[in-house]
Amino acid sequence: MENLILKIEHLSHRYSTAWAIRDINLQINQTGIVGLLGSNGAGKSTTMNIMCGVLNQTEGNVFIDGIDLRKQPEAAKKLIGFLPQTPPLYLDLTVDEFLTHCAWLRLVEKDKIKAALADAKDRCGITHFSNRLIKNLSGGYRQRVGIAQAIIHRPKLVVLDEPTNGLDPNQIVEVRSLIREIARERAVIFSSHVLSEVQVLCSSITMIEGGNIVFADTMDAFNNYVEPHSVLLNLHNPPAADEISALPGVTKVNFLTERQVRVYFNGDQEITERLIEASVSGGWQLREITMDRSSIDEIFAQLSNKPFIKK
Ligand SMILES: Nc1ncnc2c1ncn2[C@@H]1O[C@H](COP(=O)(O)OP(=O)(O)OP(=O)(O)O)[C@@H](O)[C@H]1O
Repeated sequence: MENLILKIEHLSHRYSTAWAIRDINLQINQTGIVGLLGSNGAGKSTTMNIMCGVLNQTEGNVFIDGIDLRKQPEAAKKLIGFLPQTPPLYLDLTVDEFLTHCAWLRLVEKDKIKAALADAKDRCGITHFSNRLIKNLSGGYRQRVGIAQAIIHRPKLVVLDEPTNGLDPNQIVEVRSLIREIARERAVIFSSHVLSEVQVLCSSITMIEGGNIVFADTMDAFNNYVEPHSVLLNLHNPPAADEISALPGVTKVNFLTERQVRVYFNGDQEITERLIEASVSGGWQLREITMDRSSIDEIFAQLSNKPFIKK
């Protein structure tokens, strides 16, 4: 039995001649946070705009809770809340005026608008700014208003396009916890070009590159997939490179400075224990040991050559 809030089949889109996205297939469960990760121009916004009914696809199908978005757009869109990359805020309206307008647009019944506003503002922590003009809010609070308009009609699926872009570190932490909160009872998809952002928030991850999905699986599977293959050691009394190379599993040893050495290994998960033991018995005086994480560019390059999509 399928329990999907979103199903995308063979989705392709071209703005002019070149394809922006090509044959995207995606399935999303009713709850949880899914990260859509991709570098600039990868196709994230195009995919999100189509799944929210803002852009008509060239080819393929989108189903929201089993409803075909193209055939029954009104019914399908009732189930979606969307925060586009540039939040559609009217700066000269107060928060209440703007959210009331959004509730009307979202076909919230007249006698339920007041409660819908109160609930969305409460969830987004903006009740105390109800009567403030949006242009007088900070970037972080504007983003919260953007998220409030996306949940005003209590949708089952909330789509957030780069919601933390342009925010300062404190605001990012606040918006992240807001996303976690709204994902408790619904599905949230959010896009980012920052890997750590997706890693810290999401239960599953879809990576898109050059208009194609190159990875789609759980966050745990992703973390296993990008398992580090080198460690950085800081040794007060380093041995000769040969002594480290002789350890089982070590494939290469590279001294960066007199005391800092990068050790490459062949996927052996016990390498840290082995290095620590060798350091103790050989008197290397280990000061620090850090696993190297692959950069997002390396992961993209790796995945683009060898797509990993869970069937
Ligand atoms: N309105 C448009 N007309 C023509 N080409 C477009 C249009 N919008 C996007 N594109 C192109 O489609 C491709 C995918 O763009 P898209 O905005 O979906 O990527 P993205 O992953 O969201 O990137 P970013 O993070 O920079 O927004 C890019 O090559 C982009 O230049």
